[in-house]
Amino acid sequence: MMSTSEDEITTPGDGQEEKIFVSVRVRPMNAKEIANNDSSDWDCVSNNTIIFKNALTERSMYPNAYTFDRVYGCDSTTRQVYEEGIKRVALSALNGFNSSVFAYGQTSSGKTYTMTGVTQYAISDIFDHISKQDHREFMLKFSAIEIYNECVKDLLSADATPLRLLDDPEKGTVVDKLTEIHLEDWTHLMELLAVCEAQRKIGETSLNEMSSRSHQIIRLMIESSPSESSGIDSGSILTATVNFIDLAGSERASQTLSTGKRLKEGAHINRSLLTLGTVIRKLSKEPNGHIPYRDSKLTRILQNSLGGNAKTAIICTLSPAHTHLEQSRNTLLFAVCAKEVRTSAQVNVVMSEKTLVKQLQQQMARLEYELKNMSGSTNESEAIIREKELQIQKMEQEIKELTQERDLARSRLEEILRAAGVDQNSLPWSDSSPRDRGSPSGHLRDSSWEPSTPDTSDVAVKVNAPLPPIASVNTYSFPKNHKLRNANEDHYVFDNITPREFMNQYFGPDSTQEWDNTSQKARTKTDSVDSCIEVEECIEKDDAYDVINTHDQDKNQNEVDFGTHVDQSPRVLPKDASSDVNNTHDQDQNQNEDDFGNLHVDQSPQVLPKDASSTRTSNLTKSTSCSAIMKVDVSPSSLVPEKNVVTESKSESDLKKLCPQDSQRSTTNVEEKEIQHTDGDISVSSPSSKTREEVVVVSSKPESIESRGEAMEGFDSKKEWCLVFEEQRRKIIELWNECSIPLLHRTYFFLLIKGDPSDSVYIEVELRRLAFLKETLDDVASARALNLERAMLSRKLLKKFTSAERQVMFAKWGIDLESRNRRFQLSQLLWTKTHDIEHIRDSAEIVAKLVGFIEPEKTPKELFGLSVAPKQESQSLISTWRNSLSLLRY
Ligand SMILES: Nc1ncnc2c1ncn2[C@@H]1O[C@H](COP(=O)(O)OP(=O)(O)OP(=O)(O)O)[C@@H](O)[C@H]1O
Repeated sequence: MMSTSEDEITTPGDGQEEKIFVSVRVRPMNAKEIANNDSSDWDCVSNNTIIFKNALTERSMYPNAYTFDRVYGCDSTTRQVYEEGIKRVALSALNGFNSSVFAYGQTSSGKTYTMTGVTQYAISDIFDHISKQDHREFMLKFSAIEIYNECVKDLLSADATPLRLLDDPEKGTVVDKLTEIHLEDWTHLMELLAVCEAQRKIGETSLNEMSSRSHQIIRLMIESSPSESSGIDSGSILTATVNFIDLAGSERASQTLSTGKRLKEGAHINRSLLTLGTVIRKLSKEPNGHIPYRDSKLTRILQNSLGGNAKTAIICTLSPAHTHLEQSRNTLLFAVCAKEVRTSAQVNVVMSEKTLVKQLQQQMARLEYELKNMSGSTNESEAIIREKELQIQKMEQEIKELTQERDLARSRLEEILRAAGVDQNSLPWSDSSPRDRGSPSGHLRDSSWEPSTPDTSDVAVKVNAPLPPIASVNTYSFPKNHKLRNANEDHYVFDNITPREFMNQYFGPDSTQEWDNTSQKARTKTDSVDSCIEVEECIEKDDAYDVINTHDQDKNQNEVDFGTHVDQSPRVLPKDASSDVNNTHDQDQNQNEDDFGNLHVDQSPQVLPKDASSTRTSNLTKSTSCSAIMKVDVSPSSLVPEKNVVTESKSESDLKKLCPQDSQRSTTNVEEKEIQHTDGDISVSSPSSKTREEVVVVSSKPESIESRGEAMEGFDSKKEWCLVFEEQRRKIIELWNECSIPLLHRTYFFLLIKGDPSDSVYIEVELRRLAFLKETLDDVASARALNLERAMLSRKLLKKFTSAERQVMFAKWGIDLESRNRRFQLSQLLWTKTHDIEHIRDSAEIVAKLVGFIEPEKTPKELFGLSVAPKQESQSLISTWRNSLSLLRY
């Protein structure tokens, strides 16, 4: 037995197409042919060419020369045939390629003779190869079938029952229940081959005494896997089969002189071989066309070997005798076609159980690792959730604290407003607040303010609802850092601001608390201190002071002259109604009663008609309990050196300057007044025909010594309070200038706040308001508004003062009498010398006269909302709040 080298079993590329290896072997002349003097027709002129020797004597349509992969003459040996081509194909099964070796030829041409030798050589070499492999383990399974009369029979089984052919999607056609025997060794192989030989149908024909009457297929399945000694844990398993196929003779029945049983056998044999020939021919010519594999059991079983996943070799055997020339030519034609057939063998790799187990173990380990990681991430997620829950708990606690803080602020504000006599139901958080009474859109129809949401997140401010929208547009300077949206023309909404914030923002830091304290303090001192301050300004256009007596006209005039910077217009009494001030006041009050029954105090100054202006008395009413009489001289004569000033000692004069009330009070006896004193009401005497116009302020009640004493509480002496008052007023005057506060506001405030101890709350509020405005004011807009106001006042100078009076003023204020725009120059000087109190006083008096600062009962502090008189119960919080907001208009 020859040894097998590695090169010999090395198989070219996986999956590459290759042609069937076709060889031709010519057996020697047998004794019978020699005896019959039969001639030999074929000569192998080379290793791969065979020629018809008698071509000159026998013309034929067949070729006379044939070329194949190998040709073997009559003196060739089976080993030679095996070694020179067949071996490579057969042993490719060791590398995982399916392989097949055929023997095709007429009966008695030497098929069995050749295949027996080739099979043994191949298996012998397989054994030899396996014995040399240390790194792989092999397993050989032997099986054998025969196809006799189109029946598949198991040659290793005594059961002659035909086997079924099954179509396996992976393996192709398989023989069902085929016996497979693990091939142990050479001896075992010989025994099995012997069994097969014994089982195979043979019969005697005229040509072959031991003629094979069936197709025999000996199949060896080779499975290899890495050996344990190789150290390869996850090597693949290679599995392949090698088929050794000894076909029945392809002769014609006539040649075998078959009859009966042999004729029938020949018919089936020819049918199978005819199909085989057709398949080979089609594969050689139209490999992608229909291949009739299923036309015979033989071609079904050999489907892969013929045109699929296999390496195939065909040995065509010939009898050299001239007698079998035709069959020899047919065999050669078959061989010619076969050599054109291509197969595409692939390595058959299967997963070994060990490898599969290892891979499953690795997969399991990976899954366990991932599961562990998932568990880790779950723990991390749980930690995040716990952290979020803690944050939520903290936020809930903060909300709870803020809610308590809000409720506390509410209760304090309610207390303030309750003390001020304000309807508590108007509060936004009140259950019976107007908003909650079902107004169509959730907004008050005629209230001055309301929150746009039930809670404290928004504060809506409706400005001066009873007045034309023009009065509310751009009249407030809101902090720039607040989002302000104009819900409609007269409805402004602050986002994200609570009432407490609102108080703090617009009345100073912690104003809620301090204001509360201040109000409480003032309330305890005076019994009637308002916690809310109302300020109404009264800027009129020139003509508006004279004849305008309708609200709409006021609106129109304001639009013309002051655009959006002018606030409410004063209510101007009709000429014929001016004499009854009290009636007018009552009428206004009635007109201002809102839809909810809340009465708005008329905040508009009442301007006397032109024909009444001759009296020219500006009466300021201070409804506080402290000041009994306050006089303001606004006549031009007051601007000139005082003639009728009461002579006082210097010390007294100084003190009076510090304490204007006392000074004014002291003058009440100097100036003649007719004052009708009615209990709780105010009446103003008609002015006397004096050159000096006087303002007489009459308290509604006699001054209470106790209240004054309480009002002075906190100050060591009246003088100390006066010093404080002067200092605060000075600061206010400076801030007015810095903030471009309208001159009318300055005038009213200056003339109203004279230093009564109960005024401290208003002074404090004004200081806070101005401090806030200083930080948030739109300087450009405010300055523009102030310039417009000065222009308006300059025009009024022409009508309100005589030429002589103007000349005196120009001279006093250092304006060249020959210069142009003297009135304008004067208006530009008003309220400019903040450190000159005389200048300030003169400015206030001029402005007061220019704007018709009259109606002492209505005009003063009530106009500003500064009245410290007990509030009427009917006055709504809305009105109070609105008036408080009016402080922000500049
Ligand atoms: N190359 C050869 N050298 C010597 N003898 C041979 C050779 N080939 C065949 N023979 C002999 O020829 C005879 C017929 O051979 P074989 O049985 O192998 O033919 P066969 O093709 O198998 O016929 P069948 O198809 O009828 O089975 C046998 O006795 C065999 O020993």
